[in-house]
Amino acid sequence: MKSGYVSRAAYKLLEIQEKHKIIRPGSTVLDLGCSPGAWLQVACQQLGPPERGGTVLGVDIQPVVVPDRHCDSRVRVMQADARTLPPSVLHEYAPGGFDTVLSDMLQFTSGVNDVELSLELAGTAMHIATGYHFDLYGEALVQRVGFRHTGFLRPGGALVMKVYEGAGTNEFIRDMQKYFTKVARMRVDASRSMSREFYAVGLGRKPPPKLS
Ligand SMILES: C[S@@+](CC[C@H](N)C(=O)[O-])C[C@H]1O[C@@H](n2cnc3c(N)ncnc32)[C@H](O)[C@@H]1O
Repeated sequence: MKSGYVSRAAYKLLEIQEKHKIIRPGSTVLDLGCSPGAWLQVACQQLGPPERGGTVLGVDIQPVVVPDRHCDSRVRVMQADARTLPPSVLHEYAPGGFDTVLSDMLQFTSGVNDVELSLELAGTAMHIATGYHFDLYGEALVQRVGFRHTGFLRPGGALVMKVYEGAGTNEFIRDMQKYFTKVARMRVDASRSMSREFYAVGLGRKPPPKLS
């Protein structure tokens, strides 16, 4: 693309960043569903100069390469299904947790189960970020990863997830309020106008509970 971004998805994250300042210079960022890499490019730009530190880990179920040579030293990518990503892998990459977790994950949209699929993937991102497990998918997630955890998002951190509007989305947003001091739904101009897609934004993660 003329802009240098690998896809127009970049403009969605730029809009969210402009409004909510979810990535700060020096942040540690997790980008779920990162291929082909436009959000990796935007996230990397927001880290500021290299001396500020900051890194981005991108995960995608499809093969993925770092899209921008300028970001080579600060962006790592991994091919994996986020739904079965072992917590130990995230712990190894970011032992102190992440400041920002992004999820633009989407499965093939047939139009039939879009809402359900988007909630499964957003639920996965919520689980990774906060340890959240909700009725429909939560127990399955706990079974897959083998144990409960309190999440990899640091207190005060931000979470952004793509969600399709439909049955269950209000409940999902309501659940987010238990974990974040501020929750917003954001439709971005860069989405197709007929799309039911929006981004659920959680700001200021509340301190995680102690695991018993
Ligand atoms: C809309 S694209 C993301 C675009 C990306 N944000 C960018 O800026 O280039 C959605 C991505 O989610 C990935 N995805 C879907 N299900 C996934 C899963 N279970 N685990 C990891 N990635 C997944 C797809 O492979 C696809 O690359």
